[in-house]
Amino acid sequence: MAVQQGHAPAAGTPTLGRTFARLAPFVKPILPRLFFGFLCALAAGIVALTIPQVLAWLVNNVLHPEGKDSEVWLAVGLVAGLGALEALLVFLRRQFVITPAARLETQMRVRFYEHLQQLPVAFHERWGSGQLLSRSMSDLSLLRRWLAFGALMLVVSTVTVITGLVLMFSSSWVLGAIYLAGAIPISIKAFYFRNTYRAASRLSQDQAGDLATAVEESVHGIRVIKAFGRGRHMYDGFNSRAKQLRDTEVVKARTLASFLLYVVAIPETTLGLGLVAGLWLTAQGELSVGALVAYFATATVLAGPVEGMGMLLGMTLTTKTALDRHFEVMDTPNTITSPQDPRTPANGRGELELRNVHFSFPDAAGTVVPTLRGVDLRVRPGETMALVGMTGTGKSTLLALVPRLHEVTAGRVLIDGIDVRDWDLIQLRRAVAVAFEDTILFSSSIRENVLLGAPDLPEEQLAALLNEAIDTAQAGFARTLPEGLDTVIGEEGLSLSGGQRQRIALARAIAARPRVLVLDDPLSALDVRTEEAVTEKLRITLAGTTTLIVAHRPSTVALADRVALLKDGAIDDVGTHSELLARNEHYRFVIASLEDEDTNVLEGGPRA
Ligand SMILES: Nc1ncnc2c1ncn2[C@@H]1O[C@H](COP(=O)(O)OP(=O)(O)OP(=O)(O)O)[C@@H](O)[C@H]1O
Repeated sequence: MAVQQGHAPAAGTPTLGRTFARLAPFVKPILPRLFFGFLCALAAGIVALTIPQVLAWLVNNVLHPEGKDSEVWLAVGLVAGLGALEALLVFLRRQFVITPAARLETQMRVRFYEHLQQLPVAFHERWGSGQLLSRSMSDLSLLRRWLAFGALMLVVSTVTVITGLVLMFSSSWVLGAIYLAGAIPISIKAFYFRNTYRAASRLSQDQAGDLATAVEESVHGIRVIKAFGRGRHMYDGFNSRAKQLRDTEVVKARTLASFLLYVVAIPETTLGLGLVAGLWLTAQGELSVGALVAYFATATVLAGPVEGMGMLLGMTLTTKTALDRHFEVMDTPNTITSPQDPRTPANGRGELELRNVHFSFPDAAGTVVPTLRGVDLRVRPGETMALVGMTGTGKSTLLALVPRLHEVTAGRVLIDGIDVRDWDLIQLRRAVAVAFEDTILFSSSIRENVLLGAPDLPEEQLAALLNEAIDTAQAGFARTLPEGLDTVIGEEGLSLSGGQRQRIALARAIAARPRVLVLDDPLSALDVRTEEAVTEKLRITLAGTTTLIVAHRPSTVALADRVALLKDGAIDDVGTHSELLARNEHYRFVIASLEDEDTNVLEGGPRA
């Protein structure tokens, strides 16, 4: 199965404008504050540009023999006052933009998380977790920083440079033209820079995502890595990926540095040319000394915004890439949704029926034989049916179709006579509880884990439900933990043994009080005696609950009311364990292989 590594699609990358236009609905509510922030930033830029004009006035009118002392102090006071005003405006700019930008980031992050929750299992099987992690965290942080600073300063810097040029032209068109001429090579360089930097930026963000996936996988699989002594191998793999990211970052930094070289060197060169021309013009009497001073002071003020524009362009391109990555996930349609007019039977008894069900995994569609090819099965209300078949025949896949974790390719799955696609999705998943073989628990208390899917009930009833579920699943060990059922279990429950985790997960499925219970070999890590105790208790507690259980042990199979045999993507036979033993050769073969497996486990041998 190919896991999405998240690299840029070769074609169809949206333009800069189109990408940022998609921010409009999010930016709209905070537009007034952004606008005031922009005004403050602009005013700060203009105030900075006013200081050279005060200097020009000082040189032309005050610094000569008839100049008055009071006017010198006035000029000094003006420069100091303008400096203080600029600082105040910069402070106000930050106040206006920081909070709304952080709010926008949170809003987009929460929507992203909500969308991830809704996307089907098939999507999550394709995408690396690190890619999703980096898209929800670092990409959106980039956006906040750009919005609070980059976007504003890019506009302000542009306006400041244009205003500075107008001031230069107004004192001398020759000097203005010399300074402006520097913009031509910078623009040409910027054109090439944009393409190179955008590609490098996309690559580095995708590689960072892949690296996050590698960290996540290594942490998740640390026991396997240690047990197989593969630490060095994993380290080497990680090291080489980290180096790839480093190389991309170096390319990115070099590209930006070479662009900045132009952005810094060209205005400095034009300033040198301006000096020669300005001195000549002053000597000719065509330019006042004050105007010349003002020209150089303006050029000095402009040096910051001009250089800043290079950096800000880089920041804008990185943010564009981050947004593209964000919207790639947000644009992935959720293919498993509630219907417009859902139908939910009020008091169904939990009858489960599969009619001519076909299923292919989306990745494998059209290339390999469909996993399920015409499954017909009816599980009576309150019945416990075991699903048996050779490994890889599609038992887990069949189970996943009941709560619509996957969608049938053809055919129908019905609960109480209604197609699961016609159920309200939330109602359906309340009606069907699931426990898997590889248990997923959350890093919260045992109580919260068990009551995850429980119905809304008063506190005392919830407590009773919790105790009943714990007892049925033979998970009483949880009460002996340091803080009993309030003990917080480590990340993914890794502080518990495999069997303990399975029993907590089973208790969770029981506490959901479902109509249909779907169990994917949830007792595989238990010893046969505990498994028997669990199954016996389950029969009593869930007497009226329809149960479909994938069984890998003859003991589980024997406890079921009936058994369905899955073979070649379809149900080969249904009957009691003894009926099938008597009449179905393939069933005898499957049971014999399960017995072999069990013996191997009991004798400490390998388990397939
Ligand atoms: N996400 C996926 N994408 C493509 N193929 C898949 C995916 N998941 C499972 N398969 C394939 O579908 C087939 C059925 O898998 P499934 O897990 O349902 O079998 P199973 O009968 O439950 O096996 P086991 O008894 O070993 O648990 C297998 O051939 C498997 O390789």
